[in-house]
Amino acid sequence: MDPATIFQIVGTVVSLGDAVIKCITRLSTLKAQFHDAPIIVTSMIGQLHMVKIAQDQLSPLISPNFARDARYRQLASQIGNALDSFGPILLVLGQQLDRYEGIDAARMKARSRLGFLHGEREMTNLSILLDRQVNALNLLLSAMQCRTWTQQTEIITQKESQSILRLAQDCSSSLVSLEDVASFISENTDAISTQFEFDDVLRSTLLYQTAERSHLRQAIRAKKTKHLDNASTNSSVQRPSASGLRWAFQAMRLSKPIAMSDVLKNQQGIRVDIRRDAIVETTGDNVVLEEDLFQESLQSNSGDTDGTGSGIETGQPTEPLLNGIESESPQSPQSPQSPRSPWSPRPQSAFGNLRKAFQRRASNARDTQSHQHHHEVEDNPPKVAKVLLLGAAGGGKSTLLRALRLLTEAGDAEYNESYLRTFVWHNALESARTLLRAMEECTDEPVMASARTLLLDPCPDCDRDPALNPQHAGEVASAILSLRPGVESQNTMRRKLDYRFHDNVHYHIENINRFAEQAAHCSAPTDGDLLRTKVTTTGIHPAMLTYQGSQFCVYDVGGERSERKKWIFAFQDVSVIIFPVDTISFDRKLREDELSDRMVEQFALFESISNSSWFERTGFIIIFTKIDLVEEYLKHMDAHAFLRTAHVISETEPRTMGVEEYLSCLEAHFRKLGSRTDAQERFRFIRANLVDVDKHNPAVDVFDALRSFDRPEKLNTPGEGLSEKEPAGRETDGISYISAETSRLWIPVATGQESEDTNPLLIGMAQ
Ligand SMILES: Nc1nc2c(ncn2[C@@H]2O[C@H](COP(=O)(O)OP(=O)(O)OP(=O)(O)O)[C@@H](O)[C@H]2O)c(=O)[nH]1
Ligand SMILES: [Mg+2]
Repeated sequence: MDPATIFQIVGTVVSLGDAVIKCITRLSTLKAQFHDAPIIVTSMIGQLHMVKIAQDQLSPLISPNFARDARYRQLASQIGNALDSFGPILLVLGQQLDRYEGIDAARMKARSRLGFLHGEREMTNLSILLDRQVNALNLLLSAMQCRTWTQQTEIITQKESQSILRLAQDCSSSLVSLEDVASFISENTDAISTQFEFDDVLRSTLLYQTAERSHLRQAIRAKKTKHLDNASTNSSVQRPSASGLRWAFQAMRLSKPIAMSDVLKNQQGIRVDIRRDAIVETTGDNVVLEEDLFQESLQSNSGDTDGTGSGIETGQPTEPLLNGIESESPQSPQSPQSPRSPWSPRPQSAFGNLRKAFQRRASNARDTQSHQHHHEVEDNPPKVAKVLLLGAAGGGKSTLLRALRLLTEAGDAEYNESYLRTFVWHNALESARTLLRAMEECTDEPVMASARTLLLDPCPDCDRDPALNPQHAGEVASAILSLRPGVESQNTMRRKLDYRFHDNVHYHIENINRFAEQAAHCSAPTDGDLLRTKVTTTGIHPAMLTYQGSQFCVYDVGGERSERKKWIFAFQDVSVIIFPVDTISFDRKLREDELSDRMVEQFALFESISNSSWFERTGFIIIFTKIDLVEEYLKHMDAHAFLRTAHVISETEPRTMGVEEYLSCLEAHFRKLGSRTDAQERFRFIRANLVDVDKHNPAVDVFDALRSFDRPEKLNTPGEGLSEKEPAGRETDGISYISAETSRLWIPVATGQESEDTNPLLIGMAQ
């Protein structure tokens, strides 16, 4: 987790201060004007007051020092981007209030005045959305006030808290996913984002529907422009497409779209986090960025009458701005009931000024960037393959990326030793805590009182780098070792609660003494320790890797259901998808849904992705992970019963199921799931133990498989590509291609060609 994320969350909330006060004042006026205003207006005033109080409490925390505190980093990873849609909701509320301002309540008849606000369904919807954000904010405040990390974790992991965060997060990711115009182009992709926990309340709001309409119009326009662009320049430069929402959001979040150039910068110590789309530099320069923008915003507040965003609308046909959209859009809602579209600009508002400040900056940055990029592309055409790591949570995406980094020596430069040690120590402690609770719940084994006290009672030393108090770390290690349950109890617990255990709980317990010694000697954890450490990913994280002269831009994403709506950001021009499959996941439940089987979820996800029209020309590497744990797992779990119930094998299949038979069945099933397209030829299967990289780093197999897809020079040649075969062992451009079992396929790195748009929905909209 990026150390500055908590700073950004707090920053986002505090930066909305002006807007909150304005909304409170305007709602109060509305309430006075319509004496019989419905309760919803009063409750919104209450909610906004709550936000104001939260802002006052959070303001002192806007300091980079806080961002460095491990406690806040952890909190940030748990709160995620729950509060992302706060800004957009306030923006729309402000615009909704604009609508009421022109109405003279005194002239209305008493009856119609009474009915007027009651009939405003949108206010109710906004209030529901606001309520979710306020609840998440409250949670954030309570967690921040905890004295220890353990207390904080307890608050956040409670069922009720998780549901509060999920609702807020869902609201954010659903709205923010509309930023990408392309997300409506494929019905299959839509399935990826909607079939998992899509929020119906949110979808029914005017806020969402208006965004959706504006989004579609932009999709058509962007496609047309792109087509013209391609015809005139025949260039493979990929421009970011845009929608009204996208720019509104970006302006409000003081952010910028992710681009390949950002990834390159990322290699030099700058991290790009798509959740907030902000550049965060470890040097703290991000503070300067936000402050600068704020200053600009304040200046424009006091004197800028330009109102045009300094020429942003001109010369950027593929990136229409909020202002441009409204003027171009004949279908914007202009009925008497809605004199202005919710997306029209409010030049006098704090948002308007922030937007202008951002747009000026973005415009300059874009001009320079596109200039540079143009030259780069002309002189040195990019040969970077875009690789996406997709899959359900816990499959091993981030572990694989770590292994790839180890092989390419990209390393872990962003974290220091102390952070890595804390990271491993906490994972080990969490493993032990789960074990201890499970022993109390399911077995007769006595749990030592001292272990209970040391592990479960709130303790500041457990929350920090163990090297700060090595003696305490030693005591905790002894307590954990005393917990080792007998074989019988292990089996009982495994059957009852397996999904709750860390995959590497045994490793953590066996090595806990060594971790304590590392603390005593202030030494860094080993690669093996780090590979066995679990950190749930949120957002999309790019990494540029070079292996034997080939360059790959690999995107790691969060695999939990609520994270998947963000994936769409990375779907364009993908060369290869790597899909890690957790092989020991059947009969274990999802963390986000205790009723769903993890393996079945992986089947559904793979079927949806491999048959999506986004990936018709994409290669797939399916990696069966945790091979080191399969044998032991199959001893306790009935693979045959699971495969039969999941219709992977028939009733007649023999009951004995060794590792080889099990993995072969899985492979056959994954091939079948992708059979709707001719993707078969583009499939590679790898079996991997991702954590024992000293013996053999599976990253070698992955890079070999990746390069078996690679041939950048076929980029713009229509009609060629996937079916093209090349004799084994041939050298092209100095790169020797490995021979693969299946036929060799060539995947374009960035397509300059696009087939005619045949999506009936888009054609309908265009007319
Ligand atoms: N023993 C063993 N553990 C593995 C292997 N692959 C992954 N793990 C462990 O599985 C856990 C989850 O792996 P991650 O890489 O975090 O999973 P992810 O797909 O990134 O999950 P999200 O970020 O939640 O989407 C980590 O604790 C890893 O150490 C493997 O091959 N062997
Ligand atoms: Mg991950």
